[in-house]
Amino acid sequence: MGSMVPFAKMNGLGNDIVVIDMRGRSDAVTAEAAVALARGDRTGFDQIMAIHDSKTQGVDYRIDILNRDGSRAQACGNGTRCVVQALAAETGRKSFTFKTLAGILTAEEHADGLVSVDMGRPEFAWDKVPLSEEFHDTSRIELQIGPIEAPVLHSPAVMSMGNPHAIFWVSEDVWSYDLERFGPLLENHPIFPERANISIARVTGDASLDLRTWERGAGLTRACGSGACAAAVSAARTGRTGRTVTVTLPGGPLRIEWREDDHVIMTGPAEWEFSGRVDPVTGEWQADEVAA
Ligand SMILES: N[C@@H](CCC[C@H](N)C(=O)O)C(=O)O
Repeated sequence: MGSMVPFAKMNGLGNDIVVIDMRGRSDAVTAEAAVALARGDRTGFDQIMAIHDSKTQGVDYRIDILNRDGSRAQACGNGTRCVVQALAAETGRKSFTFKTLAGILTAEEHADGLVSVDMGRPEFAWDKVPLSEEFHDTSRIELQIGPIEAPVLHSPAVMSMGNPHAIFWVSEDVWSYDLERFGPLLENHPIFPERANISIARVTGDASLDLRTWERGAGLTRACGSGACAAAVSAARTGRTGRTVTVTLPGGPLRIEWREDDHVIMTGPAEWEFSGRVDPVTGEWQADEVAA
């Protein structure tokens, strides 16, 4: 076993997150370690959030995000809330800035324990999503699944929330779609050269949505924070709702506000489960002993 670093198994609305402390090290969590850790019965996760020292002036930490298949992601809303809660417990501080592949994010823990993350600005341009061919209007692109004359899902909104998202708006219960079957086909559709997170969304009120997501590199999850942001932005952009909504995911609700300055603010909970130490090269791990 190589050198071990601390980790915390956490979740954000049931989105399974492993926060790994890589501060003081110059290497990175390997894809092999991620895949090995994902197989563990207690450490099975959707995303790893590896906290690194920041080399950027004015930024507290850099976060490296890995999916359970070992691929890297630019953004993870639920995981960022977990990182904030872990750092707030350690340092006593309430607000933080992070560098991610999606840019610099700010986040804060509130007195009630909920955490808000400024997820940045959505990008609608086809080459920023990215798509493999030009679409002038990304609020509804030509893409469908199922028979041509009676598609099961069609015309998704697409955007980047730092990471690529496709939102299929439906009028029936979001649970009536076999997302486990359609998710992998759509995630890997040639229109998405970097693959995509695939969501099914339904408007349930003036300021409320239901959402299920098949995540790129992770599969079906109980919550996708950046997916909730993308759905809220798409709903407001197309006049389905106003700019502040509650998005109900299988794991529970998130509050999303698309502010007038174009930034998307996500607010929700994070929960610690257990801690341990992990080898970031091999993924071998052990839980901390808990005093009786
Ligand atoms: N769980 C997420 C999104 C994680 C990243 C995604 N699977 C990707 O590869 O883009 C969230 O809460 O935002």
